[in-house]
Amino acid sequence: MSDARVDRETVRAEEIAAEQRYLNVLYGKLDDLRAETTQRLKATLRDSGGPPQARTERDISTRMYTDKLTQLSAVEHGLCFGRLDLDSGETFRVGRLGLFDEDNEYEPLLLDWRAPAARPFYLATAAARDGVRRRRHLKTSWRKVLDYEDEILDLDAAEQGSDLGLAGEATLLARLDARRTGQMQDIVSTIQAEQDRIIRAGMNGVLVVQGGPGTGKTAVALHRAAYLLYTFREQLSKRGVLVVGPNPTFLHYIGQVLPSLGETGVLLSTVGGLYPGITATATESARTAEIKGRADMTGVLTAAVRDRQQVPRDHVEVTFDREPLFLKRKDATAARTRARRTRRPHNLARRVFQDEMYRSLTLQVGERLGLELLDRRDLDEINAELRGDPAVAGALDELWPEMTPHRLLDELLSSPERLATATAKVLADDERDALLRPAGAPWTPADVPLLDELAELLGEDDAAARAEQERQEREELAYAQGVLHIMEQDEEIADEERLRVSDVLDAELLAERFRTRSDLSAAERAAEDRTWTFGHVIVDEAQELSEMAWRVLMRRCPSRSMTLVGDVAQTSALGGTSSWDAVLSPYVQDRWKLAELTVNYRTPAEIMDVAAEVLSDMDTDLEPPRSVRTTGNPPWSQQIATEDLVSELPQVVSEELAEVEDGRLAVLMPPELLTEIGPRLAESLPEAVVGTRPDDLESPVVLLTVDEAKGLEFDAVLLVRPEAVTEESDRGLNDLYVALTRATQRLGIVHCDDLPPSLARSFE
Ligand SMILES: Nc1ncnc2c1ncn2[C@@H]1O[C@H](COP(=O)(O)OP(=O)(O)OP(=O)(O)O)[C@@H](O)[C@H]1O
Repeated sequence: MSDARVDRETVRAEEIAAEQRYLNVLYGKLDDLRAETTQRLKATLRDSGGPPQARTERDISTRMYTDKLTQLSAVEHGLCFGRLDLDSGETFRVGRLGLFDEDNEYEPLLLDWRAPAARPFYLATAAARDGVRRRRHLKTSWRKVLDYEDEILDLDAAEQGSDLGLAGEATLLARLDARRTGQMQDIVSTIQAEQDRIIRAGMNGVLVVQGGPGTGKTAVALHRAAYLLYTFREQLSKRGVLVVGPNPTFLHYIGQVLPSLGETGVLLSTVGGLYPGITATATESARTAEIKGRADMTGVLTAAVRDRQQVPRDHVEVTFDREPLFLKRKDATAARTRARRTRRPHNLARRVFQDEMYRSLTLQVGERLGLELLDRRDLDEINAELRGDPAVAGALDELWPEMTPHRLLDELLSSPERLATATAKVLADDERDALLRPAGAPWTPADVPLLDELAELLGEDDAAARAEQERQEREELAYAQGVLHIMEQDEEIADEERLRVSDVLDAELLAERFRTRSDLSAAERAAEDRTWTFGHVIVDEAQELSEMAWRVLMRRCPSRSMTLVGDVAQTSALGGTSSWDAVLSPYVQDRWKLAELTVNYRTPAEIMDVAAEVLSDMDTDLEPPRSVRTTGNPPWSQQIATEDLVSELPQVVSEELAEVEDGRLAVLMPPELLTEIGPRLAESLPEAVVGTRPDDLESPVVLLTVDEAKGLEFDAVLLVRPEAVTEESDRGLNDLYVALTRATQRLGIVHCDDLPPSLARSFE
């Protein structure tokens, strides 16, 4: 070994030892914090009993300490991942959370990656050093320093990195090459400059992040959630942050990222999951979902609600007080007009309709008895009797029933007549037929925005709930007055002269304190409340949302503080968008900002070349993102006869799986084919599952439709029958583009008929 090499190795070993000593200090600090928090939590839990006020405070403390402990254990791996050496001679360590030295005027021991001072770690380049002399990426495993990578920034810019301007290139490439686990990992140690600018963009207004496959949109969206919570904690902890993803499998896939960044207070949901009490898991055709997603459905639902506000053809007869009584068309029409004019939601305007009808019925009864003989009080009595009469109430209900969104939608979609009335102006016959389904059918994700819209149109007559709440408050007040009374009697006996309890505390205040304050986090409360509005909303795969889904999200975010990430070249939903402007202009006109991501961290160049051919056949001027790496594994294709797929595919899968030892392989195919051969294939491949449950992604081989694979990634992908994928829908090329860009290492294509032209060009 040459002397120079020996010297370099000695220096490296010494540096690693020094980093290890520092890391030991940091973990020591982390252990102290954990022990201290555990102590406090235990003390709080031990401290049982006491007045309700103390109990409430204890609940809040318990939550606070539990959250803190969760956060402290979430940062165990990769606690410190970087170091900055500045021109000034100062050195900072960067990590997952901030640690300070209390014994030394709270000097920072470790900078939280989100702190402004940590920014140069992500942004500094040789050309714009920002006072940074050296950036070091640490490679650790558990609590051990394994290695490091240095970038000396005060050298000539030309000597640095690749033309993509990557920071910490070796560390980044090692991470990108690593085997996938079926769960997304955070990227906090290797965030790149173009990503950092988006993560730390201001919170106000709508920010759209457009980027091709693998450019880190999902990663950026999640790190942005963590950054915003850190920077605007005050504002956001009250209203919470909502992250919307396309399906439960995807939410499971990304579920670990925020906890690994120490953030647990974020609500992850699909649009279909946003209606409390509804699990919308039934499926329907893409076309039916597309029709349900059109903005026109607002008009359809408005018409459907109006259709539930009827007047009799001539009159309805009921018996009241053994005499016939008539609900007349003329009266009902006047009452309906008056109720509609209030512009209140159906269930609230119903009250106006009823008041008007009871008024005219009272007059009818009064006329029968002789109006001149009756005074105001008599008329009020008649009115009250009418209101208490079940037959009259029933007849009025027929005309203007109280409706729930569930009942109205179910009755609408299962009735050809009701559908015909509501959709008369906007849907063609075959579109209307596509909506029809049996009564009581389970809900689909596309039903949820309709239910949400109906909840707005119907409103909730919460008079009864409010009366109940007032009753409870009165009871609490009476109880508190009783408590004060007893306490005062005790005091009177003890000492006549002393200040009485009621002198310092009034009953109302005491009642307020008895009321248990909710110790739920904003995210937990939001999940239970349909009308909750969030401090910030992040939407992933935003190109897929229908116009009706956008209406739901906009209602949930009146401040329009939103981050929308997606790729209009990957839209597969028929009701999804190919233009951000079209989606946003109804809500914010042109007041939204666009940021673009251009570097592909997932798909190697060999695979991206194939995908780029497909992109070039689409009607878009989007450029394919530039891959950061090559793998030397060229994509391959093979033809197998349809009838031999089940017998021959297992062998192909096994061979591919062997190439990505310990990795994850996805077999992607069109839905009908998956239904047909999926179970048989899974039977002959012990490591394979048909991916129907969220944690199926963790098995070595998973069989999925292209749509289900959206947003996910695997070490190897086998795409079966791409020719059927392209033919399946108007967005077939987009689906093909999605399928081709899921692999981090290897791509194989198995076709039965001729390859679609955009693929054939790559494999000729
Ligand atoms: N700065 C980074 N450091 C390390 N890994 C990164 C970085 N940026 C992205 N990645 C990795 O690249 C892969 C793709 O990221 P991600 O899934 O967020 O991309 P995407 O733009 O959402 O893709 P798609 O549109 O195809 O769903 C992930 O494995 C992610 O961890």
